Amino acid sequence: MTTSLKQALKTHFGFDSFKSKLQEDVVKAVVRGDRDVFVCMPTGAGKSLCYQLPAVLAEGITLVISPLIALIRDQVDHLRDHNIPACSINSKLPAVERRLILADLGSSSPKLKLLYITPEMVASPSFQPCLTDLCSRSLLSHLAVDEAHCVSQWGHDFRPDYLKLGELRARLPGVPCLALTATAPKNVQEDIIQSLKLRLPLSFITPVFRNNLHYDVIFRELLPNPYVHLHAFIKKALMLDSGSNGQGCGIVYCRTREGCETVAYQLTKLGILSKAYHAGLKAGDRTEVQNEWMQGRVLVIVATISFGMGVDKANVRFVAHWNLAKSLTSYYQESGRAGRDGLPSSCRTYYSAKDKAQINFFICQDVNRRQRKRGSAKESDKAAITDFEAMVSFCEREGCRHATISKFFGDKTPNCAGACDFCSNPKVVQAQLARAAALRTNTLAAPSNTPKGPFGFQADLYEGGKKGYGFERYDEGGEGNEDDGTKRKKEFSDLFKKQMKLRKGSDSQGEDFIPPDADCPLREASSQKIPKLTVKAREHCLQLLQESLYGQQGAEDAFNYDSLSLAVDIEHEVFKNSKSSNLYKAAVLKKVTANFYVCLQQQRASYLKRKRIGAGQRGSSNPFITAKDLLKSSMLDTESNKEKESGRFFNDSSGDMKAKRERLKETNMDTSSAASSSIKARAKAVSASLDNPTKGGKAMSKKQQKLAEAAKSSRNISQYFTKKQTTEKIQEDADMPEELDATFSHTPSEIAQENISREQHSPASVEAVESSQDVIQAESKTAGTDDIKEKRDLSPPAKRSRPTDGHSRRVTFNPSVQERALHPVNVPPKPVMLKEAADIVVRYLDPFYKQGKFATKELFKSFARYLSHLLAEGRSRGKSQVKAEAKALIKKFFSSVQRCESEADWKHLKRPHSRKTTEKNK
Ligand SMILES: Nc1ncnc2c1ncn2[C@@H]1O[C@H](COP(=O)(O)OP(=O)(O)OP(=O)(O)O)[C@@H](O)[C@H]1O
Ligand SMILES: [Zn+2]
Repeated sequence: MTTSLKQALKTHFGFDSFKSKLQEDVVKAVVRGDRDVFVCMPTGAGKSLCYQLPAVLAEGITLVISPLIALIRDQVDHLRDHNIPACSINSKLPAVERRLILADLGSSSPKLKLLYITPEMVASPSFQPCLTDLCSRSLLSHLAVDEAHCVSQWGHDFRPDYLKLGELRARLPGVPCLALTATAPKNVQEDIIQSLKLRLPLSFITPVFRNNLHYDVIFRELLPNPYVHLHAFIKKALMLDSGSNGQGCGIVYCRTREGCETVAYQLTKLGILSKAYHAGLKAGDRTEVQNEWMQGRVLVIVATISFGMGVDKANVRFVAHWNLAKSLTSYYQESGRAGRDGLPSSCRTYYSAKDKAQINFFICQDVNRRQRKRGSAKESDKAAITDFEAMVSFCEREGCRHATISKFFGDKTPNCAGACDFCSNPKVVQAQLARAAALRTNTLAAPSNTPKGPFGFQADLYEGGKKGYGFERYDEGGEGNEDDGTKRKKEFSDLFKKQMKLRKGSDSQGEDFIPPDADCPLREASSQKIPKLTVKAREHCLQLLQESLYGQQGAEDAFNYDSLSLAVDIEHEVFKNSKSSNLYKAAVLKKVTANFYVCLQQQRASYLKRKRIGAGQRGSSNPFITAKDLLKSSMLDTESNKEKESGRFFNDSSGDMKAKRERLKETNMDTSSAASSSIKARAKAVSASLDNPTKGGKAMSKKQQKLAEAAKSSRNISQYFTKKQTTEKIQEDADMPEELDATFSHTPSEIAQENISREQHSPASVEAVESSQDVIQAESKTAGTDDIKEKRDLSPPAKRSRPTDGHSRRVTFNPSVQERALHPVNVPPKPVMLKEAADIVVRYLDPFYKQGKFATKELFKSFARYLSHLLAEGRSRGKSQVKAEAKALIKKFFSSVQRCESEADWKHLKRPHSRKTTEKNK
């Protein structure tokens, strides 16, 4: 049998041998066909072949149930490539094809070998006659259920239609059934066997323990420089110091796109060529990055979990998780991509308590949302939480990491023999835990309120209880009809009443502090450092902060992990530095206002950019109306007006530059006051909501109205900025160094003209702007935490005194006032952000690209991205300094490199000392 199977394997699939002994054993069992079979093997182990080869060899048809049409399509294509007759009946199938398939199935000897079908289709009435007919003629050779964990409510991908497969299986008593799943916890395995009604199945389960994988956990918050730590780990894992070739490659998993970009950048800066991979990249770029990694041209891929499905690379020497995985199941699968060749490999998690709080918060939120949608709680809701708890436990508990994993998956305790940090040196692990505990104690003022469970989880956390911190809470008071807003309003109504009582002094001082919920994302949430400041009030402030940050981050990233984590940081900083509840609220208000100011600025800038490249407006799914949205709609309203205005301005051939500048400044007065009134309106609204949270809903709509008004009065904002940019451009070009002047030798009026029409008239420039957009697209979505931190430190413009005389509101130009409005006195130069840096870099680099100094456009973009990061890194440098540095860096680069051929060319390029650079370029 073995020889004929191997021959068939070679003939039909082109493989010389089975992928593993287990694969071979499964195939043999399925071919025998006397028992049901249960297969639990890791992703990429070659499960599909376990039913595909027997299907080819059997008489009749193998019915394969698969959950997704996309997966089915891949499988069918793959089989057809090997000339194996396979097809699928699904809702998307054209009627003609469907008829052809049904005709073949109805014939006396169908040609088809594998029929793929979704669980929904197999249960549909239209398919029943066909199924009955095949059964009655004994034409079904096997029933294969792929991704069988979808049948289990404990699995994350639970699909109710999978439950119906049990009935199907019962209807086909003589047909052997095969259920396949990737590594699944014990309870999921049991669920599968039971729900699919498998009869005394032969189980083929890959042992969970893999002795070539070394697991360890590092507490990121204890590290002085986590990137340097990661870098050292990678160097060791890839044996980069030993100079050996063919050292393999690695994966760093990050939770967010921003994280990927930042880590990839930091690693590259430290000397290890790394590239980011995430859904924010264009499909082509993603494929390119994946190919480069597969071919070993890029050693490290820094990816979100979207990377790895179907990636089968043997020599992955390490998998590092920069953020905590969302479950132990996922972690096992993701880390399991290391060492497929059986050689020693490392799996490391960089654990952080902040990650834990955030993921926990989001999982609970998600569960909450699902329950509210469906109106009831389900066992399956707990799966995500318990699986995440297991992940946390893996990191926080003393003990063998391999044993923790094996136990979770229901395997026996393995003989680790030093293949994890605990088994190789328990003292180090214990010391780390002790340091982490000490850090926590230092930050928690009230130890009595800290979670009491062994891993920071309280045992009854998800069980409900009097305070309803668990599942019951989500079902409280028929919340099926109550939306988040209503609930929040109710909470704040209670809070408001309590605050009023406190103010009147009617509330006793000794009132119990209400501890934070389990999913409370606040830092030092249990601290009662500020008298009378409640957790709920802090949460409300946190939400306002997040909302204000949202405006800066763009719709796609709305309320993502990073905006929350930033908001948490800001809130905590304010909390730490405030002495009273009122001071705390005032400080939050200030930050919120500052954020909205930045948001307005960004909006103006990005509006101009979109306008320049002629891109359309992007829709926003934000449920809150922010200054951004209002500004956007206001801009749309006034677009034609503005165009007319700007057209008049730039086409005014009779006007000289001086007159233009004066008009520009005049406009600036209008717009800057409009901007500040918009900010004030927002601030007022926020203030109202802080003082009177009960009226959250009303306050919000008033807030919106006010913002709308403010935004309407800022009609000229974009105009002002268009014009301002023109003068900036003139100045920029005036101080261009000689070597770059040649490529930017335009007269000021040409530049002014070019500024509005360059894209329409100059394809080369379009490319430059597009490239800048690309750099920004990759960066802005991903604009790292640092970037946003810089933004949030910006203060709103100083209040300007207004003339009391209402008639003189339209101020005639006064140079000194104007100067102040543009550059507030005593304010250091505005730090340059990533987007601005990218603009500068692309602009200066574009001429070199056009001169063919880059082998590919990708290299040009990649270099621009690298430089932008490098330049945006510093905190205190202004735009002109960054420009000077950009020029110096580009000059330095091309002084040693004739033509950029590879990314290694700029590996050693570092930012020159800032002062030196400025002096050199003077
Ligand atoms: N005997 C074999 N020899 C070499 N390659 C094989 C063999 N069997 C399967 N493969 C290849 O291994 C890869 C993974 O196979 P497959 O997609 O079936 O894995 P899987 O276990 O089903 O993974 P998943 O859990 O993602 O569905 C495929 O590229 C497949 O062609
Ligand atoms: Zn161990």
